[in-house]
Order: sequence, then C-alpha cells, then structure tokens
Amino acid sequence: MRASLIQIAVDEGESVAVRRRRAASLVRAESAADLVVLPELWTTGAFAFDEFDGAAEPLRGPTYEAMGAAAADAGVWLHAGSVPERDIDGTLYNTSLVFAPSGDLAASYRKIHRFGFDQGEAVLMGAGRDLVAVRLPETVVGVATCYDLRFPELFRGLVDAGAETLVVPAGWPERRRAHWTLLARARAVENQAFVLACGTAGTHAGVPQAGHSIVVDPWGEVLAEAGADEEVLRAEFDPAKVARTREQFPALKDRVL
Ligand SMILES: NC(=O)CCC(=O)C(=O)O
Repeated sequence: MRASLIQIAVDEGESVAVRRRRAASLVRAESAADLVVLPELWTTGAFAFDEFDGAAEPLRGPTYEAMGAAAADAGVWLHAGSVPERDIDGTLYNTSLVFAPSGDLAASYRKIHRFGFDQGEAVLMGAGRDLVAVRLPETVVGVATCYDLRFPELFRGLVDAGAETLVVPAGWPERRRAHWTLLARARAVENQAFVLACGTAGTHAGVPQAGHSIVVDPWGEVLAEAGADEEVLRAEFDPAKVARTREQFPALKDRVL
C-alpha cells in the first residue's frame, strides 16, 4: 500500500482560498498513491484561534467540494485532514473528512480531545464523541486528530473497532516535537498497527510547526520521516504485517482491562 502524507506549510502570507487550491493540486499529483493524507486545520492553522470563526464551513463546504474533486481526479483514498466545521446549531468542531476514490465522503470525524486546557480550541470548539474507523480495500483505518495522540484509550477503542492503520493529522508545534515522535511510535507499538501521522510545516499565529510527519510500522520501526519544511512524505507498506505482528507477538490477547 502506498501512502503520501502532504506536510503542507501553513503561513500567514497565504490566503485560505489559495492554500485550498494548492492542497488540491498537491493531492492530484499523488495519483500513484492508494491513500493520501493532509494535516489538521490546514486551511487556518491549528493555533490560529482568531481565524476559526471566520473560516468555519459546513461539513459539505468549500473544502469538502475541493477535496472530493481532488480525490476523484487522483483516484485515491483521501484523508483530507480537518476543517473548522460549523454545525447547524452554530457550534464549531475540528472535523476530519475522509473521501473514497469516487470523491464521495466515506467518513467524518469530530476531534474528541480539544487542545488548549482553558483556552483556544478547548473553548472555541465542541468535542466530538464518536470513534471512527473506515474500511479501505487493503486495511481498516482508524482516525484521530493531533492532541488525541496523547490519549491511548482512544486508540484502543479504534483497535476494538478493527483498526489496523491509525491516521493522525496534526498541527503539532516544534517545541513539543520529541513528544510527537515518541507518541506516534508508542501508539504503533502498543496497538501493533501502522501509524501515519501528518503534521504541518511553516509558522502561523507565532507558533513554529514541527513538521516531521512520520510513518511507523506495527513493530515501532520508523518507515519514513519528513523534515521540518513543506514536503510530501511517501511510504510503501504491507498492511498484512499487522496480522503477522499480532500473531507472532500476541500482546493484545493479554489485555485484562
Ligand atoms: N492542535 C493540537 O491538538 C496541538 C496538540 C499539542 O500541541 C500537544 O499535544 O502538545
């Protein structure tokens, strides 16, 4: 299975509309991939709290339209990262969109753990409640978003829902990059699953982004890792390695809780 993680730069000099067009053409260029991934809140930047309200869109808004068309043109599964979604009651959510190669929406996921403690996303956005796993022809993808990476119980829930590949779009800051890499590898090892974690590059709202998108196999080995700048990280992996690892080292069977 071939995955392409588009570690797009989110810088203040670029408008949302221009970045959306650029993201769509980056997706179209990945037609050789089976699965393409974009990061968290790449239209605004995950730390651009002042932008969330103005850039919020309905689930089937401009980003949905652009990404559905790009997925169909490229003929790929597309985890289009997340957008600030405005629900009909006015509540904002940090919502991920997953498209099938037909361009149809296969799933959406509202981020469960909002970041910021008593500020930022944690007060501006509502919390999702539902775990989401999507069946692709080659693997079952469990989705989570950025700060969710710190909550292993969410990932165990995804494994219980059948997930073999964990896809994590993020807007992770440079100052906690060591946690990002450590947590991505930990989630892979403890769940014996592939982890595809796609961050942003650039600096927005004064927060330099870590980049360093990463693909980790079920044994915790890093298959590919990006640098700090905008880049498309490509990795090829065998989804059957999940079943092999779980059979050869059946730690998941020893769960008590
Ligand atoms: N956008 C986020 O969820 C940021 C998470 C983060 O900075 C951290 O967990 O550290």
